[in-house]
Amino acid sequence: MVSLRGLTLTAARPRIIVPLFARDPAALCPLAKAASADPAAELVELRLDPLPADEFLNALALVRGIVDKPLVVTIRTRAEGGELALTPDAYAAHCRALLARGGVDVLDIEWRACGAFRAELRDAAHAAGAAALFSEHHFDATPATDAMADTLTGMADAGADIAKLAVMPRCAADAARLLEATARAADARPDTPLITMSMGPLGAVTRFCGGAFGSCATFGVTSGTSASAPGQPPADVLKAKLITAPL
Ligand SMILES: O=C1C[C@@](O)(C(=O)O)C[C@@H](O)[C@@H]1O
Repeated sequence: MVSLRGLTLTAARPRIIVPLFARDPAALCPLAKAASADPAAELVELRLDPLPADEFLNALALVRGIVDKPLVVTIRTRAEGGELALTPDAYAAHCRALLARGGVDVLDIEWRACGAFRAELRDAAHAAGAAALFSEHHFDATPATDAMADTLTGMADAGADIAKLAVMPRCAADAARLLEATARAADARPDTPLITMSMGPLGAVTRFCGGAFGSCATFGVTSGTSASAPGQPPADVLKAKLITAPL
């Protein structure tokens, strides 16, 4: 079971993660305070890629100084829909430096993009007391259902503590397929917490009902913070309307 500062990840009780997404380091402080103060925000994600790379360590220290909630630290590369183009070497170097700085509860590791560094980064996360979250993003389409289920089980088999998949639907059936792939992977690898979402307006429903299909967390925005991906609802609306299984 994955437990983060005493908070367990289980689909029976999906957790709400609020992302901090700012292009200016000065803007992070009010965002971190807003997420910290919002009772609907159970975990916080620090998205570093919109910031200048030489601010990453300062940003982590600043946010960690404000936020007591479990902190997910993410560098989303441009290849996976983020803001920063990085070689695998540079990506791994930033991740190592952040772990060495301390205060990371969960490190988001782009498991395909970081290629050869995957196992090393997972081990470095563990050595730093952090969970290794493997992630994959498709911002232009929803892969085949089998491929999505295989991605999630593949992450589990590759040693992920948490497996995350975000995809973009082109029709409502694509959102339904993401849920089906999640349910299949959750059945096949019940010991690995999954986090999945279909993005944009068509996928927003999956952010509310993913728990019923095996997703352990969902992303939403706190008043005053901005969305880090299309379709994220307000965290308080998520909290009020989250659907879990059994009903
Ligand atoms: O991977 C994810 C999921 C996400 O893309 C979403 O759609 O909510 C938002 C990102 O900030 C996070 O790193």
